[in-house]
Amino acid sequence: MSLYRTANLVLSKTWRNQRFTAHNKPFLFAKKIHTQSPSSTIMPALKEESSQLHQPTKSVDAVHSPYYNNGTALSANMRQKMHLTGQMPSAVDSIENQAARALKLVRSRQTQLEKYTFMAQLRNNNTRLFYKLLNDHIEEFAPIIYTPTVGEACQKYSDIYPFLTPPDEIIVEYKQRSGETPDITVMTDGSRILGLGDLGMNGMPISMGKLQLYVAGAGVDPRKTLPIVLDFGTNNEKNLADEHYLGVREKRPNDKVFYNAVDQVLKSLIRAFPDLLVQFEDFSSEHAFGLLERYQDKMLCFNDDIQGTGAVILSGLINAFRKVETESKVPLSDHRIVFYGAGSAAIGVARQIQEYLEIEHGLTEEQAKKVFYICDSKGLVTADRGDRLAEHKVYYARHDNNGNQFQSLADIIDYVKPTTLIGLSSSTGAFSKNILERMSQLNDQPIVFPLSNPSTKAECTFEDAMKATNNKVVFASGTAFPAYIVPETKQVRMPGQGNNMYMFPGLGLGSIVAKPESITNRIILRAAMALADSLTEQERANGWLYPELSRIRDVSATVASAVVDQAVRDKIATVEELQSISPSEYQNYVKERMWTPSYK
Ligand SMILES: O=C([O-])CC(=O)C(=O)O
Ligand SMILES: [Mg+2]
Repeated sequence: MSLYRTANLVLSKTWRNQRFTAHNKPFLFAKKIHTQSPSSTIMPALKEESSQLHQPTKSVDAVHSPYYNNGTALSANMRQKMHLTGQMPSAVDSIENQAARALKLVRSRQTQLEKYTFMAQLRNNNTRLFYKLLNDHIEEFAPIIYTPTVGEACQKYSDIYPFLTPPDEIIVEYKQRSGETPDITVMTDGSRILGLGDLGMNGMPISMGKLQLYVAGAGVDPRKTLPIVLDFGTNNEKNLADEHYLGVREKRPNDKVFYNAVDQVLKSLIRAFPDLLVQFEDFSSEHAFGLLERYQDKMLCFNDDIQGTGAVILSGLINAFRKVETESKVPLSDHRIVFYGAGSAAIGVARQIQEYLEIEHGLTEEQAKKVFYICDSKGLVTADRGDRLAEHKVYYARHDNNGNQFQSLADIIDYVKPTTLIGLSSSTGAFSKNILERMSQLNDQPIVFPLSNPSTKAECTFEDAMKATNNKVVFASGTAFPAYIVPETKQVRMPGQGNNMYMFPGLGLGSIVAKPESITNRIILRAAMALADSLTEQERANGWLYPELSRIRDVSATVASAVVDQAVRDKIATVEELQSISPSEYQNYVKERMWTPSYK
């Protein structure tokens, strides 16, 4: 048994008798919520319980804790003290050597999912080595631990779970015993994982993958990250019927029960960890907006799918707009943007662009709002379409369609004549050759962002877009596509990757460092603009919209210091020390707080 295993928290609820239940060891935290009377705090019970447990000795830590375990790098002296001499190979290794060996091994795995499980086992075995590998080869491993492979891992989670080594002990005990309190949690209920729909408890790899990017991309200490899945059941019939499915086998509850349960979990968490940053992830659209509205001003939180996607896409679009203004003389005021898809991400992106146009370019609300044309599965969202619109779509419903309704994307494009087409529909291939050619006829440099994740859900590939637009497309996708070699010139063109991973690590790190009273829209806008401005001259000259992924830590430091700066300016930063630091020092201040993987 190890108390230091990386733990994931699954909070589940049995709705029939309206109480939290413990399913097995990892669910114990949920049981504790239940055993407390509503007014009592969760902490005393946890303290009592954890004080009865043995404190592991240092030498036991070094072998059994994945964080402290350094395997063959254990010094001769320590081996002797721990009576391990003769039980290990004689060489005393370095982390570099171990990483090189692990790299060879992981590369020998045939499929992406095999690589994913290798990395998961490595992380459960030797945390620092895992992050060394991830940090040094972020471009190679981000697509493994995160989109697109994480999507496949979620879909098959119940099958591969035994290989992921589930936690031996619950997270709160783990944190208490190690003296750590988490800085951040990524919390999902698995109800809309990427573009894959409701996966129930199998959404766990999303929370884990995002937190791993916090560590690799922004230097958050891995011991201070806490992945949480709220297992409220699932409406996914396939999971419900799957004998290997590990989650609660019930349909999801109604809104009232849902919000009450989330309220209760958040209350307990914040009571235990008052400074905790909560990232809401992959909740179904209605709940995503509902939770954000409920908590945005009350605690340190943000929704990655609404605000993280909003900020990262705004940032790419700022660079796209600059590019077409310089190269094709299209002024900012000429842009018309069609969103294909009307979920949390689409509305989040529209809101973020609108805020930018109003605050940075002085457009009125009415002028800015008119830039957007939202399409859902029934066609262009208009106020007089005759159906009842979901609440989050109402604001952007068009009133200027003179009673005309447009259903197909081709008709909508003919009507709107957009400069920019953004896909957030999870509808594979929706940007057909015809659609892309039409965009190309309408624009010298059409801006096309097929953003649905993972790549199997993307509205088009980079190759499709290049071919249909005579290589003129200004492009970003949600999951990276391979480079395209222009057949005639052999020029290698790189697609942009407009993925949240450029945004949430820096936004989260800045929020952890400054601890603002809340993460305001203003802070998020600042973060988006900082990301847009973070490109080097070379990256701009390459025509890129986003910086090179291998610079992610630098980029995150830039984003984080913009967050700190905005929080201090707006007088909502609660970390006193920041008052005595000059803004020009924020970047260093943030960098000094980044964790790096080493055995020192
Ligand atoms: O995880 C990603 O790649 C982006 C994201 O948040 C989503 O698609 O829900
Ligand atoms: Mg997401």
